Amino acid sequence: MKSIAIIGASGYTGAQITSLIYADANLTIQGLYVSENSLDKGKPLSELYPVYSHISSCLSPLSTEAKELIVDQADAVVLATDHNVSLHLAAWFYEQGLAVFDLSGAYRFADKAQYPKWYGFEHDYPDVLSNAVYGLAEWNSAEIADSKMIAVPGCYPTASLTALKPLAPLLTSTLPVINAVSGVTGAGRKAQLQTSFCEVSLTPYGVLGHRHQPEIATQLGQEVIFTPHLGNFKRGILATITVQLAPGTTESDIAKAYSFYDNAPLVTVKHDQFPKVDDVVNTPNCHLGWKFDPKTGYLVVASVIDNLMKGAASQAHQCIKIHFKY
Ligand SMILES: NC(=O)C1=CN([C@@H]2O[C@H](COP(=O)(O)OP(=O)(O)OC[C@H]3O[C@@H](n4cnc5c(N)ncnc54)[C@H](OP(=O)(O)O)[C@@H]3O)[C@@H](O)[C@H]2O)C=CC1
Ligand SMILES: CC(=O)N[C@@H](CCC(=O)OP(=O)(O)O)C(=O)O
Repeated sequence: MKSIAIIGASGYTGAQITSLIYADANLTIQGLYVSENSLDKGKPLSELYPVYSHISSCLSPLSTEAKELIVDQADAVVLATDHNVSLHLAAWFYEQGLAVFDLSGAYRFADKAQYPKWYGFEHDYPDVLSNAVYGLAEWNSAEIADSKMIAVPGCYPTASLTALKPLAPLLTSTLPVINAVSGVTGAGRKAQLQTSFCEVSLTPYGVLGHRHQPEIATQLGQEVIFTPHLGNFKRGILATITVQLAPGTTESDIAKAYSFYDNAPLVTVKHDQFPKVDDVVNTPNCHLGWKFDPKTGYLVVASVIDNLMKGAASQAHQCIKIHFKY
């Protein structure tokens, strides 16, 4: 039985992973934490999320004493916190010897020069960063098993990379074009004008400048054009990707590339049948559907995930299972 502390447990991804860890007989919850001055400290999680009425744990402030208790009692921490909060907490808990599963982007780039540009901070922990592995579960299980510093991928990168990585040997120099739509939970629980009910209307954002573009490009080994959109629904991501494949590529080459997922129970691949967001909402699954035009050499592949599940919490849970080998 492994004991897990969940920091940022009142947020959307934190509450989601709390429910997954609670239901996992191999894991126990050491504690649920929010910031020291949080308005929610002391409240039961179920007061914020009545859907979790079966979970009686309360939200504790992450004080210095609480951090020491976590080090004494827990085997791992899940950080469901903002990038600049995770940056410091991850390094501290890692240096105390705990396994760290960080849902933020603070440890996803190996190259420290990327952080000022995309995250607005200098990375102060190069030694910890050098041990971080990218937790794309279907692809990096050996690294996830070996390292105690796991950077769980972003939601859009998970949807995009799951679709594109099998195709990497078939790509040309023409950049893959990724158009993706996310539900509003992707922006987190905190109140913001642009995600309030009356303001949300399908629109692109972060055009040619979203931090997930270099995350996808780094992990794919090829530049991409990535355009995220905010949709007026709560959960889920649809990424529709258009990609040119090498001359001479056939449908059977593509089917062979996607057979990578034959032994991956959470990834379903269909030819000429396209998935819907609702097919995967509240599940840990990724569904892919593709169609190829041999005349032009272009493939369209659609990928759907639940941003809070495969895009964050359930992928972190996959990483925990891989790391603790059960
Ligand atoms: N939402 C999504 O779909 C995805 C999110 N992510 C990433 O996961 C992380 C969490 O996202 P999300 O759940 O949406 O965020 P939320 O804004 O919903 O939740 C953030 C949580 O962090 C807590 N928190 C804030 N400051 C601190 C602190 N100093 N110490 C401890 N706890 C703190 C907040 O509580 P309080 O402020 O009350 O202390 C809250 O519980 C982010 O890095 C995000 O980028 C990754 C993939 C998908
Ligand atoms: C709809 C929405 O706002 N989505 C978020 C992405 C959420 C995510 O994956 O988070 P990371 O920041 O951890 O990469 C955004 O575009 O910033």
